[in-house]
Amino acid sequence: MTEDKLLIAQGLSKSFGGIKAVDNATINVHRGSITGLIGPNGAGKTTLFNLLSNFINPDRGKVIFDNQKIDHLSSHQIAQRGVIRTFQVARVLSRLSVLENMLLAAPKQTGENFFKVWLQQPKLRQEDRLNREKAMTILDSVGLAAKAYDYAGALSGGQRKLLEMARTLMVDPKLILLDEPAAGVNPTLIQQICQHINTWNQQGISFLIIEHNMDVIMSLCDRVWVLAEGTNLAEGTPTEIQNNQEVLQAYLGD
Ligand SMILES: Nc1ncnc2c1ncn2[C@@H]1O[C@H](COP(=O)(O)OP(=O)(O)OP(=O)(O)O)[C@@H](O)[C@H]1O
Repeated sequence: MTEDKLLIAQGLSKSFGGIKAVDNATINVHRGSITGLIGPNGAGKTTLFNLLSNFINPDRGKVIFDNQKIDHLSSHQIAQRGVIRTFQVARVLSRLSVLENMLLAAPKQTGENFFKVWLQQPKLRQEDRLNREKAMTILDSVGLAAKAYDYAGALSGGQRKLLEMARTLMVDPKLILLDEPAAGVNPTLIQQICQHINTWNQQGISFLIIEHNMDVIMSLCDRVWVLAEGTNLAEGTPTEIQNNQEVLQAYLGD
């Protein structure tokens, strides 16, 4: 693993009324790594994801991605730079097909401007064909090609998570933020999801993963960051974290 830092978040804070959800938190993700983010319920992990992807604005702190400051950018602009996230409860559009869900994420879509569309029909058809090919290749790689024309709402919870992950690949991400990829997923599918994450990682995509399933964290991650009550508690290899008494105490409570 290279020591090159792909993501650096420093001193991030966010309060909701009197609740300090994230309090001066710092996290780094090395390029090429699979980094874990763990902590007890309510530790601020999802809020930290929201801050990194600017789904909510931080009160304080800075985020640098690929050597450039991104904390002033919109979540859409951050996604364009290559940081894509998933959600704890997969956000797929149930009334659209699996393939349509994939195509919605495609980056190259010649605007909605009527005249532009009218003038550029051949280009548009070519764009559409390439996006469909790409979507089908990705669906095939995760075993969802046979369901491409089914409603996404007909998928199991685990398959929806897989679809949400597969969809991130439509934009050629550099860093994927996964919010609890194993939650509510059956053990067989968890294994498959882990294999896909490893494959995508070998293809050059870095990951930051929130997960309560410690087997997943232990088997996937190079490094693990621990949050408790919104702030940094520990950072180390999975084995170091597993043997850290402070971490154990934070999970068990005093
Ligand atoms: N929009 C919000 N408004 C008010 N409080 C919030 C909001 N979002 C999060 N919180 C609070 O901030 C704290 C951190 O929540 P967050 O969801 O980030 O924790 P978490 O570590 O992701 O928890 P879990 O593991 O249970 O998903 C909690 O006390 C939560 O209730």
